[in-house]
This record gives sequence, structure tokens and C-alpha cells, in this order.
Amino acid sequence: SAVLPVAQRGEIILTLKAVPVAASEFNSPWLEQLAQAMQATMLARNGVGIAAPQVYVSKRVIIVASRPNPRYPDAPDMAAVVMVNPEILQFSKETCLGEEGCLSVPDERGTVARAQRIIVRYFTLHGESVEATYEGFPARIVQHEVDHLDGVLFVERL
Ligand SMILES: O=C(O)C[C@@H](Cc1ccccc1)C(=O)SCC(=O)c1ccccc1
Ligand SMILES: [Zn+2]
Repeated sequence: SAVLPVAQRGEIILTLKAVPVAASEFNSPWLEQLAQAMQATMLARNGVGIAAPQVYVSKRVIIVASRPNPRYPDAPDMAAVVMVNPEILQFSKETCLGEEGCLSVPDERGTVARAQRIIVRYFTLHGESVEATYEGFPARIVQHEVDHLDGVLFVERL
């Protein structure tokens, strides 16, 4: 499906707090198409995650898709997870440093401290509520993507 343009650092959309997806939007063709376009865009850019504001949709939808890569060779190879209205319920006290990049800040990488483990609650595209624990690289991606929903770029955490 459609690969969408990705907003770049300095564009207002990336500084906004995205709005929650409304109950009426679950199970809608709109939300399915948004998720498919986000996934296609993420894959086209070789990303391991993406947030809706990065494709100019200021709504609280993210995709998390950890896979082994040069920087995280032992990262889990996980099926892409679409999270609607994600909320991080708990951050572990333990943090870890790791390198991050961003599809909206090309040619820049930096070392960011993130909680080692998190509990996140989100809804699926069908409106089911899920609570899940993530740690390590997948937890890092979730925190990076939820930051996008709150208008925060990783470079502000360096
Ligand atoms: O801008 C985004 O949200 C995508 C971003 C997600 C992310 C990467 C690394 C740590 C946290 C979140 C990317 O996928 S950047 C490109 C990439 O695949 C990558 C970059 C650095 C390290 C590992 C992967
Ligand atoms: Zn990013």
C-alpha cells in the first residue's frame, strides 16, 4: 500500500500532542488503511518503528517492529505490533543507554537513556485492550514512538 511522506525535524506536526483515536474509529477502513500505510512507510525506510504524526496524522497510533540490526544484533525479531492509544503504565527504575535513530531526523544517531522494562496498555485495531511488558530494544522503540505522540524527538533527550 501507499508509502507516505515522512515529516522531518522542524515541522510543527512533530511537536504536537497527538489526539486519541475515538471509539468510533476502531474496526474502521480508515484506521486499517492508516496502519497499512504506516507499516509500508516504515518498511520502505527500514525502520523498526513509526508513529502516525511522522506521516502527518496527529493521532495516537504507533507501530513497533524490532528486528536484529547492526546496532542491536541480539534484538528480538518480532512481528510488527500496531498500538492504538498506547499508555506506558510503568517504567522500571533501571534504565539503559542505547543508540537511537529517527526517520524524522535522518543522518543523526545518539545515545539515549530509556527504562529497561515497561508495561504498556494499548488497543488493537479491533478495539481490544492489551497490557504487555517489553524490555530491552523493543521497550526502547515503544518509548521512542510514544514520545512522538507527545511531540518529543529523541534528540531532545540526548
Ligand atoms: O523514527 C522512528 O520512530 C523510527 C526509528 C525507531 C527507533 C530506532 C532505534 C531506537 C528507537 C527507535 C527507526 O527505526 S530509525 C532506523 C533504524 O532502524 C535504527 C536506528 C538506530 C538503531 C537501530 C535501528
Ligand atoms: Zn523517531
